[in-house]
Amino acid sequence: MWLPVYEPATGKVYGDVADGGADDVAAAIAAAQAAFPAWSALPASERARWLEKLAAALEAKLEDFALAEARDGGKPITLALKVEIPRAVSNLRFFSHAATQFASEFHHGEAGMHYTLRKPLGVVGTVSPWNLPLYLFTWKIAPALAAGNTVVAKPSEVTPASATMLAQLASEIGFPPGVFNLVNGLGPKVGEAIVTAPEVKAISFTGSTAVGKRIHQLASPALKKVSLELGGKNPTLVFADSDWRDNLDTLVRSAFQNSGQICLCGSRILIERSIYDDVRDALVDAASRLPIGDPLDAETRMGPLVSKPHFDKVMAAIQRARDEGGRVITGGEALQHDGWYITPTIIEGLGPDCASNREEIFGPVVTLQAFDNESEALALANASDYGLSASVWTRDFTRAHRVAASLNVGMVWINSWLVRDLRTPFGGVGQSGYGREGGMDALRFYTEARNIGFPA
Ligand SMILES: NC(=O)C1=CN([C@@H]2O[C@H](COP(=O)(O)OP(=O)(O)OC[C@H]3O[C@@H](n4cnc5c(N)ncnc54)[C@H](O)[C@@H]3O)[C@@H](O)[C@H]2O)C=CC1
Ligand SMILES: O=C(O)/C=C/C=C(\O)C(=O)O
Repeated sequence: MWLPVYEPATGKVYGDVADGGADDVAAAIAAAQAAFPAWSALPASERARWLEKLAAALEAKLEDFALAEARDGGKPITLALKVEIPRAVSNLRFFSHAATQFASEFHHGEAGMHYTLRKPLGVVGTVSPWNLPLYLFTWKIAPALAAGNTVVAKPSEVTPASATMLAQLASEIGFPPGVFNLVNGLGPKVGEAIVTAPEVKAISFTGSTAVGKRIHQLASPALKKVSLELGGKNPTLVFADSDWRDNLDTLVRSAFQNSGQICLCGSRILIERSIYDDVRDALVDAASRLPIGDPLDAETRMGPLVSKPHFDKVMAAIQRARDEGGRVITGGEALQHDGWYITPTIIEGLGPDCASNREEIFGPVVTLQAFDNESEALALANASDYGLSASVWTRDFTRAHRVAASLNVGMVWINSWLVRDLRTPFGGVGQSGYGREGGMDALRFYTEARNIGFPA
């Protein structure tokens, strides 16, 4: 059976994808179990070699993958070419190197000598979303494989192309059979079958908070390891002493990159009152001039939303903001176009308690709020059940670090946004999930520690 795949720029079906089921998951798990002893027994340098080989093969086909990503998800081809596919290559390459740097810890003291082995878990499952398809897919499978696990991975049924192409590429370069398995299909069928299978020892998920909670519940009877990277309602704090004019482009990107469909986008912009009008006007001007249109045009900065249901959800959120008393000062409209386009939308006049400032919209929609001082800025920023990320804009570095330490989030950028060092812990708190991806945190997640002690 097959599921239709839509092209967001046209709103039309342009392909199909396997509508997998429990049998496919069972077959993938059996293959992964059979492959585990040999894969986990390989020297780390050999696993690293395979990941590097896959990275190089992907890099050689960068244009093909970028085109697939742009058509499947409606993202600007330039973003796919310059950021997302290169990052997928980096994910594979980074964890190829990391595999060889993952040393055992050793402790020597009054209590004797201890060393800690890090054993791969066995078969692990990954479930990833549609917003950054290959970027997040590889962000999960690379550390899992590097640590010696075999993987059953499910990409989003909304954007299955790039992950499916990667699985084909792995097969073409002779990746050991059964090590990296992909099952396409729907979340409640394929995703849940992976999460509940007793043979699957850990689950790494990125997506909505609702599905994250469901996975948490399904995995808990077996006490599986789970990492949940969920939604966000991230604040952008702009202080009066910041170089906001020079950084306008980054502020706009942090709001609207990938049509706001990145969990790290700053969807609540908090502005010190003395500069509020100036910043608002500059943001409105810049947002209204963002080139929006065909994702395959190299000049396009904003494409359509990913799907009709998501488009409807975002349009309903804009209407809700109006109903709550918000003023839409730019955007708020669907483009008269076949695809699912919404103009970059800025809303003001809403307080911290309304749904528009509480619930993730995950689209090209931001709200503006004014603050009078640092403590009010912090109170507004922390008025959220989510706690993923924030950005702080000020020239006063003492304040920047003080504010960063007081924000209830997993990640803060100072005078920047989405600047990534793959060694750093990535994840959030509260409704944004738990667990950390990236660097050694990811390798620790995909392994079990075994401590061995003896008298000195
Ligand atoms: N990274 C993020 O923060 C993301 C947040 N979202 C949020 O989620 C909302 C809904 O978007 P969706 O694509 O529908 O996200 P979703 O959370 O439903 O889907 C993410 C992945 O989970 C799978 N899935 C769905 N139900 C499942 C289940 N019961 N068990 C196991 N796997 C399951 C999906 O097939 C997909 O691969 C968006 O409007 C947005 O607010 C969506 C994608 C990414
Ligand atoms: O790892 C990154 O750089 C970004 C990750 C983004 C997400 O996880 C997301 O948007 O869901």
